[in-house]
Amino acid sequence: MESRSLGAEGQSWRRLGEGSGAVPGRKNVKKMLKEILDERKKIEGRHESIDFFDVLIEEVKEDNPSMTENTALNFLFSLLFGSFDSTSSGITAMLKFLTDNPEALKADLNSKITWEEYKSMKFTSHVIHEALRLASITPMMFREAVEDDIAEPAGGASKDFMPFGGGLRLCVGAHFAKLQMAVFVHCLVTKYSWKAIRGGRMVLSPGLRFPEGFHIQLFPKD
Ligand code: HEM
Repeated sequence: MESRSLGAEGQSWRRLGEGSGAVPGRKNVKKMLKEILDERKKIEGRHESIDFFDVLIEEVKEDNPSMTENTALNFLFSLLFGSFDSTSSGITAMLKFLTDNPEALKADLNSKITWEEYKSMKFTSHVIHEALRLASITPMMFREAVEDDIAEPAGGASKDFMPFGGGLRLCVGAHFAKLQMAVFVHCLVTKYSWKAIRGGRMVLSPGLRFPEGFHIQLFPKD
């Protein structure tokens, strides 16, 4: 599916609070990322724990790099921005829906969580998908198809399921976010029961928000 941006890109970043002091603005976050990048560049040779900074530094140092350092910094910024609020909102929404529908917790879960186990957790996967579908974390997309297309949507999206968008610009963190949510809910459900204390009201303004938070009390299982 081909798509084009309707031009809202960047506006929400500015709304992050640049200059307001409430939330670190884009310039401050980029400055911080640049400082980390510069520190990392000073490290000689390869070190044991390699993360995304190291991958980008290696790329920028290539003879024919696919990106400039500034693009790499923008890339790091979008990963930070795209991954922070979205997954935590998704987890909170899932917790709220499970609290309201406790029959979904009767599924038979054992305490193992290996990669194989994760891939076989069909019910947990359905819970995550349904929570994301109902929660509408990013309720609008500033894209439209430039022409009709009858091909299957890429990356697991369909016309009935697009919390991660679809097509060429499908969320790059979709699988990672679902894995995080699965590990969280699996550990929670196998080790604890809980009751809601306060909050849980969900509003869209424009993305999903919990104005009073969602407070729960945990009870360890024997
Ligand atoms: C439940 C969690 C998440 C939801 C609901 C979500 C949703 C979305 C949506 C709707 C888009 C827009 C697609 C479009 O522009 O058409 C998007 C893009 C993006 N997301 Fe996520 N996301 C989540 C988690 C993450 C995580 C964990 C990461 C990073 C590790 C991430 C990184 C990104 C990036 C970099 C883009 C821009 C992709 C591009 O423009 O090519 N997201 N996401």
